Amino acid sequence: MPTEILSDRTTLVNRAVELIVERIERAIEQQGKCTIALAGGGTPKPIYEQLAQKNLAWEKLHIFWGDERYVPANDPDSNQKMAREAWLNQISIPEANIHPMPTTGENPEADAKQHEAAIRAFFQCGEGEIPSLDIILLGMGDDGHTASLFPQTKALTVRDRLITVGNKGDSQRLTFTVPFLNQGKCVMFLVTGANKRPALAQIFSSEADSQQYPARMIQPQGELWWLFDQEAGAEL
Ligand SMILES: O=C(O)[C@H](O)[C@@H](O)[C@H](O)[C@H](O)COP(=O)(O)O
Repeated sequence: MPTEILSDRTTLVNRAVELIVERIERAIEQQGKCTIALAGGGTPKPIYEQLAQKNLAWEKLHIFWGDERYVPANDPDSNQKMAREAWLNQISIPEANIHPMPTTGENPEADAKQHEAAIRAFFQCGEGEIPSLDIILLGMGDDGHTASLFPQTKALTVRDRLITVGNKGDSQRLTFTVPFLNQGKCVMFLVTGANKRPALAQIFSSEADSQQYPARMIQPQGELWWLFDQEAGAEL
């Protein structure tokens, strides 16, 4: 499990961009396309801004989101809005390559099922199979959550779906499930800030309750990267 503590956020951003570009180019070379799931929150935004400066075969890249707040796409809280403004609006990527989570209905459960069906159709993957994205970017909250898999929530127990409803208090979200995340070929955590240290200590301890620290549940078959800045990773 490659783990790197980078001196500061800028160095982390540059390292993350280097690793992501490498894997996008490799996937396109080997399979003619690359599939990536984006994280929300604040940490990835400068990474997306840097990716927008790269000159890659964007028409061969397919964009998904590992989670999404259940708000309209033009809402300030929308992960889709953040990624479009920081990256996707700046590059020539076909709209058909962008696969946002549906959040415009009144029924998150129904939208979760609809998005799962769309993902299964994209990957030509039947019920009972779990598709593998090439790259999955994840953040981690100071409570140890990742994507929208929050501590002690029902979403952590969902094993027979790709997409489920996550709850942060009374705000609803859509999220990849643990089994779907763990099918990723390259899962990359991007964690910055001293406020993440207590949760990281639990996540990297030999024993802690994964229900309380959901990021512990992410143990993919493929690559698992943890990139920290010095503030977050100092005590690891
Ligand atoms: O929708 C979201 O908010 C994210 O998917 C969430 O899981 C995020 O990655 C963590 O909360 C870390 O957020 P920061 O990067 O802002 O610390």
